Amino acid sequence: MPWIQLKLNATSANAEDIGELLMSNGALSATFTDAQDTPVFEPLPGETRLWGDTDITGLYEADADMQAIVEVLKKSPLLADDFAFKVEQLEDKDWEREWMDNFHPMQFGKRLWICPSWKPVPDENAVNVMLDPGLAFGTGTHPTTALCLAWLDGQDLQDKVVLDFGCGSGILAIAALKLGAKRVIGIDIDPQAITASRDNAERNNVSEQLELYLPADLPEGILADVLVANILAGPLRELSGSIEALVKPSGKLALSGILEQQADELIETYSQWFEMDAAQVKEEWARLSGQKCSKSQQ
Ligand SMILES: C[S@@+](CC[C@H](N)C(=O)[O-])C[C@H]1O[C@@H](n2cnc3c(N)ncnc32)[C@H](O)[C@@H]1O
Repeated sequence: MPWIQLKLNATSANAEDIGELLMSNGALSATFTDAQDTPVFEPLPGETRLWGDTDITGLYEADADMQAIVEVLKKSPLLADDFAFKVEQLEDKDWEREWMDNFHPMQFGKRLWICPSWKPVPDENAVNVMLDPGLAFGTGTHPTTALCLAWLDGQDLQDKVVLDFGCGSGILAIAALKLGAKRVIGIDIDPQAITASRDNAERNNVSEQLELYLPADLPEGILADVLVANILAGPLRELSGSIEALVKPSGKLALSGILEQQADELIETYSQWFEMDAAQVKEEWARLSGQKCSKSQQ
């Protein structure tokens, strides 16, 4: 079925109210997009943080009377009589299928492949992670995930305990298990990430070795041989003391979600406890890695 979309521009102050105005006047959905290019990094679960300059797109059924709808919108105090808008016919497509068709198997490092769970694997003998990200972050297409996957592929994880701090879809946790880890602990602040990680672990037959926790439920006394955290520079800085304490002496660490220009400051922070390597960069994102000093206190 084809659709009609109405596009208009707003500010962060009135975007949500205008979205509600569209919804109460026939729109089936209201979508907010950045009119400039100002990334909003990682809002908290349930939080809608908008850009200063926001485009709003209302989606309507094909037979909606757009002229009448625009006349009603003009009467709202939220919009000027001559507000700028664009009405477009939206091509009919199977949108879910389109996304699925564009997600292909991808190789990381030498052994590891991330494969959409609905497509055949290219190499049966490779280390294959079958993935359906659901509503959580982590398909392997983002540079930060790709940098962490390539790092994990280069580690000897045989029989190791791995901690995935900010597990999202579970992509890193499951890759670690498939690369030989005996136990992986995944932590995330978002309950949807816990669900997606559990579903993906079952899909890969590794759910018995994967423990998943919201941060408040993490048992005491966990010490990992390897910790990987793909969150953001802010939380990596604020949580550095907690992250450090979860790694065994001589244990390994990889951090991402860091913009290239934030790398030096984080290297300095983590150098208190770890021998840090040079940052590896992909597009604008950096991955840091290091090994904990053997004399660090537990
Ligand atoms: C960028 S995603 C990474 C997902 C996956 N590990 C990957 O590499 O693709 C970051 C994840 O960390 C979670 N997160 C953010 N801050 C966190 C915190 N303070 N503690 C635990 N998880 C956090 C988010 O909910 C999100 O699922």
